[in-house]
Amino acid sequence: MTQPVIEMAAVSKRFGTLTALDEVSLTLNEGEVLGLMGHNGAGKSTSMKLILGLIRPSMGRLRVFGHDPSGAEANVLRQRLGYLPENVQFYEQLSGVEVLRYFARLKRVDDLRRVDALLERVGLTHAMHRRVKTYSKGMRQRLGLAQALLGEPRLLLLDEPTVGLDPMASRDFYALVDELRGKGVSVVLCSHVLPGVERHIDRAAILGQGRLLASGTIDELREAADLPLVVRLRTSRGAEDLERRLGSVGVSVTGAAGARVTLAVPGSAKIEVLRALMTDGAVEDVDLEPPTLESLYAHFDATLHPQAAAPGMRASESSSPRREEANA
Ligand SMILES: Nc1ncnc2c1ncn2[C@@H]1O[C@H](COP(=O)(O)OP(=O)(O)OP(=O)(O)O)[C@@H](O)[C@H]1O
Repeated sequence: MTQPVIEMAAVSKRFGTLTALDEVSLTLNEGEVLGLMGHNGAGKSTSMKLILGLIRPSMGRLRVFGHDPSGAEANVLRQRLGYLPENVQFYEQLSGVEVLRYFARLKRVDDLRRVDALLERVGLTHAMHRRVKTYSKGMRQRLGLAQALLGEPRLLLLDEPTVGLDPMASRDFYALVDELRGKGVSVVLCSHVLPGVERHIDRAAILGQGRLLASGTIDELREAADLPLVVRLRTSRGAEDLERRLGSVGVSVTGAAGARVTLAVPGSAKIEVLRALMTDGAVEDVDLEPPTLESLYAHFDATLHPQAAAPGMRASESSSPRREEANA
């Protein structure tokens, strides 16, 4: 087993009396992509800053590539890291290529041809000589991404990376993440929750009020949350009739409009319900949707405020959120 890229063991960070992170344990291995999710103030940026060595833990043990990120090795370590901050800011009077050359010198990237290649990689070649003040939000975000990729980092920390990107640019961004992962680069993607992100991450960690509410692969989170599957039907059978037939295995109707009916089906009853639907001559079409990352996030986040949980998103009585290491 190779050494983890990030090891956080019971890391806490306090700012005065405020506990921004509370005994968080996480591990990230080479070539893995971790989605770090959480509400505003959950502790995502604090985690990033700790990993970057910009701040130190108040308690716990943190290692990045086996070293203390704010210790004696900090400068060497930073050469291996790429960081896209949440609100990326540049010198407005400089052109895109000048900005990137400036950051390249700071990062001691000698081969300035890399700058042109990176601008091309993020689709900014056409605007590289224009001043940054003329750039749109999405163009600034692309420039920020190019800056993060300078020096071919082995660990990328990306804070809200797709904010400001249009759908095509977001797609290109995720293609880039997939490509980097394929090359063994580790990535932390920090977000509130990004639609479509689940296909591109190996694991998710959900923070809430500084605590790790849940972590694991999407399948592990689904198992822990035990949320119902959404089954959409086209059927001539009425919703009430369906509920009467399937209610005994915990199925409920959550929506009905004409021939279209939506069911919430407990995971444990999935096969039994599908069998019943397949042999039901009145059913013309079936779509099955396992819990999405968004619904898993909402589930675990709701455990912070159980009384405010939305119906169907409530913490299941049989399972409590897991607080464990991400690679458990
Ligand atoms: N330097 C600081 N001094 C005091 N409090 C801080 C400092 N940095 C962060 N905090 C507090 O720590 C908590 C976690 O902040 P953090 O920036 O990590 O949240 P976040 O999850 O990144 O939120 P967002 O999604 O809004 O960016 C917040 O309550 C924040 O106010």
